[in-house]
Amino acid sequence: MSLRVQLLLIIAGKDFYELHSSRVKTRNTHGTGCSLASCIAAELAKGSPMLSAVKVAKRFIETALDYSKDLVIGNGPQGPFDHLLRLKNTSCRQEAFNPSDLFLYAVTDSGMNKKWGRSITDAVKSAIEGGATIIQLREKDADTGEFLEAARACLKICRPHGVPLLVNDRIDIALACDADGVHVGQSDMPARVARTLLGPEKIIGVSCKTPQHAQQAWIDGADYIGCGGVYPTNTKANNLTVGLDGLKTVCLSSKLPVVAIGGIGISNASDVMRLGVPNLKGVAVVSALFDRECVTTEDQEVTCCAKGDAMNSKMENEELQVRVFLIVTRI
Ligand SMILES: Cc1ncc(COP(=O)(O)OP(=O)(O)O)c(N)n1
Ligand SMILES: Cc1nc(C(=O)O)sc1CCOP(=O)(O)O
Repeated sequence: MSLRVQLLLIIAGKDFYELHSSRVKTRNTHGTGCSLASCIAAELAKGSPMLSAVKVAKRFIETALDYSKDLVIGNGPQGPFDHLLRLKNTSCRQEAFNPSDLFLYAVTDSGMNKKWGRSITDAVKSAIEGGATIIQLREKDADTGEFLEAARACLKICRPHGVPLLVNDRIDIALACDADGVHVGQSDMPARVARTLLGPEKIIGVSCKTPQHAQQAWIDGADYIGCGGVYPTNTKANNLTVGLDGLKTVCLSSKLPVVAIGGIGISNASDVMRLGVPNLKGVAVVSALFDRECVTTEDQEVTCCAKGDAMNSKMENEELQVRVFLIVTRI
């Protein structure tokens, strides 16, 4: 029987979250309570909202408990756990959401897949093979049943690769298939409500065009924001273009990691990433990936020089490979 540990979190007397995990079987639990409290306090001091702070602290304690479960220190019924594990062990468990996953964000489009005769699963498979680091299913024309079936099939592709799968707008679909999270816009289900419905661990992204939107997304418990349109796009009708300046303003005001979207492709992805703002973590693309004919050849090597101050560890390579643009066109 696996024992569950439950942590109840009530924020400001109204938001209620249950955070679960499996019990770590160990006698080495001395120090967990004060370490949990200290870690929450440290995260709050760094500017995290309460839910994020508790999630980080909880994961830290769990990881430390697991790391030190077999230590033999002292003779009493209870031993100390090792809260310095991060200094000793670099292979600590990752957070559920890793901002570097935003690096190459593929957003599907049912119309484009239909136009080019691709199934959504083939499109997702190829995007991942090509290097997409996160996938969003944005199926505006799909029926609910069809969408759910597609989401389940895509999850089976994404999970073995460790690529998170998010659902655009449809919290119900995300819940039904246990997707990794959702992306919501300003006129969709508010992120705060989405967080309540999805629980503390799922990934929530919010579309933001202004610093006010970004501030609200942070308050509401989002994990990242999508900011655009950076450039004009034909993919989304009547979309307001914020430009590189607008993107930079939103990034600078955002406490959350940002992915840029709108009119981004091989010719301008590097301009976007060269903005040099540390929390700009990647580019989200629709048509550059999915609205293309099968025209590329094996010997075409497309790379996008995206080295700059904003690069995260994945982007510290000499060049950011956007092979994904090619591979998808080869389906
Ligand atoms: C990563 C990312 N950023 C922004 C959007 C736009 O979402 P939304 O405002 O909900 O508009 P629609 O996608 O519903 O047209 C996005 N989907 N992804
Ligand atoms: C879905 C979406 N949201 C946007 C925003 O500005 O919030 S722009 C956009 C479409 C992006 O498509 P493409 O990569 O083909 O330009």
